[in-house]
Amino acid sequence: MSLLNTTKIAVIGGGSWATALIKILCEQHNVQVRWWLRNQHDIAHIRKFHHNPSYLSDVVLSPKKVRVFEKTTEAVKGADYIILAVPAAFVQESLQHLSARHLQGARVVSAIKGMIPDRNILVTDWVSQEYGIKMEDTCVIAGPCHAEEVALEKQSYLTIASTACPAAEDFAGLMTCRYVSAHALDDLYGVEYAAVMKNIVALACGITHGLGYGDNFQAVLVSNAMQEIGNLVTAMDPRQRNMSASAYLGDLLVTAYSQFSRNRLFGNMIGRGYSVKAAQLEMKMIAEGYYATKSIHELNKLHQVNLPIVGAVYSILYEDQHPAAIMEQLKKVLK
Ligand SMILES: NC(=O)C1=CN([C@@H]2O[C@H](COP(=O)(O)OP(=O)(O)OC[C@H]3O[C@@H](n4cnc5c(N)ncnc54)[C@H](O)[C@@H]3O)[C@@H](O)[C@H]2O)C=CC1
Ligand SMILES: O=C(CO)COP(=O)(O)O
Repeated sequence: MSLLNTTKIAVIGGGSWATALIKILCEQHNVQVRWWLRNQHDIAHIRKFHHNPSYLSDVVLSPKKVRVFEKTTEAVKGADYIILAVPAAFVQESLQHLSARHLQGARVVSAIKGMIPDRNILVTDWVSQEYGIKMEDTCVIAGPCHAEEVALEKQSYLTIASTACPAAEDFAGLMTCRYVSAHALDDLYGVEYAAVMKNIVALACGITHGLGYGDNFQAVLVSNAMQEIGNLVTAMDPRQRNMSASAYLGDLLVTAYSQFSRNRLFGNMIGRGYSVKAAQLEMKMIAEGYYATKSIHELNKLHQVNLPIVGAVYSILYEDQHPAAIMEQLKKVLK
């Protein structure tokens, strides 16, 4: 491998999405992945066996292309791109040892579909505020794409959204391989807010499924949700956009209907009577929608967009309201 033309990509996070993205990167020529994971046992296992023992453990992680690091400061050294792939709730903690100096010269790519809790801001805004990265040097990886299907090499599509990142097209090239097709889109905020919202909707779908509602109801819930997502996105960043593009509608559909969706699964447990704590303990993975519900609810105090589905999920998860009673109320406002 010629080091001269090699693209160095730091990946922060040891979960299923980080593992799937590294699998895609390993399909490229001239790419070197510098991977930071939190879990020391996983690091030792990957160095020895070239598989992540905790997530997508069948995926082979080429030792020629992937180096693992204990420290974020080491992992990001000389990186052209830094991919953030931890759940939003842990991103501040994961990057705590990095300063603006460490990130200088790199483009930051968020693969996170969530918001920074308590501050209720998007991850790209947080990166820009915290590390002084220009917005045009950030982008997000979006689109309907479950890590599990990437692992199975099932045909998938990704959208690389940015304000106008000159490197978005190049990065889309790095995310394209035999079974993944990626394209660039200049709608960073629309795509990022839509990705946050669709997780809340998937929770609602799971809750109603757990309560015994059927496909007829879910189709109406998802159609109404699409309007709710559109209204929120327009309030946050008004402009013309095609909301039926796969980064918006496609991602909502896959998360609302897929057997692999953690948000849907989490909601389903709530609908079946689990408490929030019990559902979190049962799931090894993170349902971003749980945190996003609170962030969007709080953010919306300022914007006052009509968000009945978010309101219903908030009442169930944060106000201890009974799921069946709340869905009875929601039923009356859906059309
Ligand atoms: N899994 C998927 O198919 C996709 C995930 N995403 C997004 O990628 C982001 C990362 O999610 P996944 O890799 O799926 O997560 P995951 O649920 O597979 O893994 C959990 C991750 O959270 C970390 N973690 C757990 N507890 C922690 C703590 N207390 N402190 C710090 N880190 C902790 C784990 O180390 C691991 O990296 C999320 O924003 C998700 O929405 C986006 C597209 C697809
Ligand atoms: O964003 C995703 C698919 O596009 C993943 O959704 P879940 O976190 O619900 O599994």
